[in-house]
Amino acid sequence: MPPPLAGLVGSLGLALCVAIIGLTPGADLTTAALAGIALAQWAMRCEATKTARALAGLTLAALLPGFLSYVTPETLVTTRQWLAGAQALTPSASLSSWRPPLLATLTLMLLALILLLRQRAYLGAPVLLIGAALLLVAQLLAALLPAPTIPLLLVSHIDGFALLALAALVLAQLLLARSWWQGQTRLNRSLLPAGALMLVTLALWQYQHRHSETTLYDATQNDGARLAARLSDDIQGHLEAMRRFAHSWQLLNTPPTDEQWRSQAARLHDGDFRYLLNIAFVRPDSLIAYVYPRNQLNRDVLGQRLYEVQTQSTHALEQALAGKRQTSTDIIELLQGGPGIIYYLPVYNAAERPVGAAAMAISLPLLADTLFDALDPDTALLSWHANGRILARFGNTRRQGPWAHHYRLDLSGQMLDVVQRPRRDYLLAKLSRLPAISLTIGLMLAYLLYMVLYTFKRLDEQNLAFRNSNALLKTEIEERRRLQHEIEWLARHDELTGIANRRYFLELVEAQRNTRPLSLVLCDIDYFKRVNDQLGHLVGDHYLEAIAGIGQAVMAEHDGFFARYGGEEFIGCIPGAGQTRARHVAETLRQRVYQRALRHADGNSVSLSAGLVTHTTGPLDLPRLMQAADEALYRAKQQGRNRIENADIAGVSDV
Ligand SMILES: Nc1nc2c(ncn2[C@@H]2O[C@H](COP(=O)(O)OP(=O)(O)OP(=O)(O)O)[C@@H](O)[C@H]2O)c(=O)[nH]1
Repeated sequence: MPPPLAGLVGSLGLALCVAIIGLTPGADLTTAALAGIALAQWAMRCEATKTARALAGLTLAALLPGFLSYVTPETLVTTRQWLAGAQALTPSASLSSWRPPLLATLTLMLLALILLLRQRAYLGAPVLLIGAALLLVAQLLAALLPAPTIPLLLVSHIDGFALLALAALVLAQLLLARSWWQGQTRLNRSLLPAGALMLVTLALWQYQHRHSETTLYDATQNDGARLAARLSDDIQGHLEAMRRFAHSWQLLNTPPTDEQWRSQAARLHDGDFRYLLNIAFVRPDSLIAYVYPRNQLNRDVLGQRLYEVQTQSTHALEQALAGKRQTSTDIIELLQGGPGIIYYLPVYNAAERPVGAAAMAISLPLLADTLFDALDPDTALLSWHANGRILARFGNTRRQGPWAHHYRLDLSGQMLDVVQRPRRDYLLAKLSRLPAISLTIGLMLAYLLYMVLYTFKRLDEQNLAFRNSNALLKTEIEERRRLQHEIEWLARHDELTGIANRRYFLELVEAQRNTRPLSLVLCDIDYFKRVNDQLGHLVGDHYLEAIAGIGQAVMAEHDGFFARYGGEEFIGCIPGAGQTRARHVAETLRQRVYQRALRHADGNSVSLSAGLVTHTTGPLDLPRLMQAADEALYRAKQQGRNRIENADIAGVSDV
């Protein structure tokens, strides 16, 4: 997509996002954070960088406490404390209303960070964006996939419009990023492993998240089941005691007196079984003869005939009074008020004749109170049901969790339904923070991995560029050295013939300043102008080269050196050679040139003339020697050319 079009789509996306946020009913922190990021992105697009960063920073700061509440261990900051903090701001706030779901919080925080980093690739903005995109996909999947088997306590995604708005923000950020990061090949290679790590982290989080919630679900369910079992055992134990109590009258062989009844029942009642409304002795005619404890409630029932006042219990009582077995009523309305169950146990004399029945009235609200006494009302809401009617209820009804555990309580034949609803805050306090912590650590590791790879690749590229420039520098140095060498060579040599020039020759002679004898041979090609005129300068150049080569070879044979003195003039130096040897050398040179068959236009061989000077004693006076050699050369020319003349000056000898 070309950049202007991408910009347009990005702007439209942002506008759409702001509009959607505006439509979201009930503004909360999620809505505020979405609006903050949308505005920050907008500001970034308008290149109002400072505003964008300020908005992103504010959003990040607003999301931070919520995020910390997900990852801080309960031992450091309790759920109650987080809740108290939230309620200090909004009294009606609950943890869920106060903080966005974890994945949404992380996505929004990553988007804010990207804007704070001003999209800079070397600060890790691309990997944060990939993280935000993956988190968004996870939320979309969670919203689209079928619901899990148990309702989750921590839903991982925000709902409806907010989720759409979040998707628009991530998309807009991706479009904005395209133009910033286009052409950065090293990005892809660093992003891939970091993205893969994030993917694994998200999958692991998903597993841990479900697992920890299921574990907590099972734990609360088991707690409830244990409670129900304990209660059933309690009732059972009590009935056992009652049986023994009823049996004890048989041993006495007489029906109990009021006093006896009271003292025995007190022992039974005042122990653990406070949920017994009373323990009564019912005569065969259903009259309540004694009752313990004799409090206000029970005093009113004393002397009443159950067959008359409590017809619901008649059937069970008749059976107990007539037969030999223990009976119990259904859940009935007790005479003292409230739902309850009455257990009847026959009392016999020694002849096994029924003399009455022991009645044990269990008040269900009292039983529930006894049980709930040991419980914290903030952990769960417990309710007892029978025949569709709520018999007792315990606990705080506010902020209930998503789970309801159902149990059947066996009250020795009477079944009671118990429903336990753990409270959300209690569950949140119990819920493991490990999934959120490992998700955060995974994302941070992916970020670090990206930074390491990216920095490594950057260094690698810089290193390569450095090596390239180094190689370039080396080539340049080589070239400069070669040029320097060439300049130096050109400063000392004749370019055409390749032999030493006058300057170098003088340097070489200077080096031989103390050598005696020292001979100089100044040569000039005869009629060279004709060569140029008649055969052309190219041929002239070629002849000069050839003669230079001959001169250098001859001089080298005699440990001397040869140079072009200027134009068609050459000069040789033979250190240690006296006049005779020098003349011999000069003759050799003249002959070789002549014999070389360098022809004039008329077919005659090109020749040279030379002036020879030999210095034997005294300090070296080079100008004087040169002058003498030149004069000798002049004479050679005068005397017919193709010949050698000796100089005739003082200090020159024929040694
Ligand atoms: N081709 C060519 N000619 C050169 C070069 N340097 C000098 N010359 C020529 O050498 C010639 C020298 O000529 P002259 O000094 O008149 O002497 P000449 O013709 O050699 O006659 P004599 O010296 O009297 O024998 C000139 O024509 C110069 O142009 C060169 O590098 N290449």
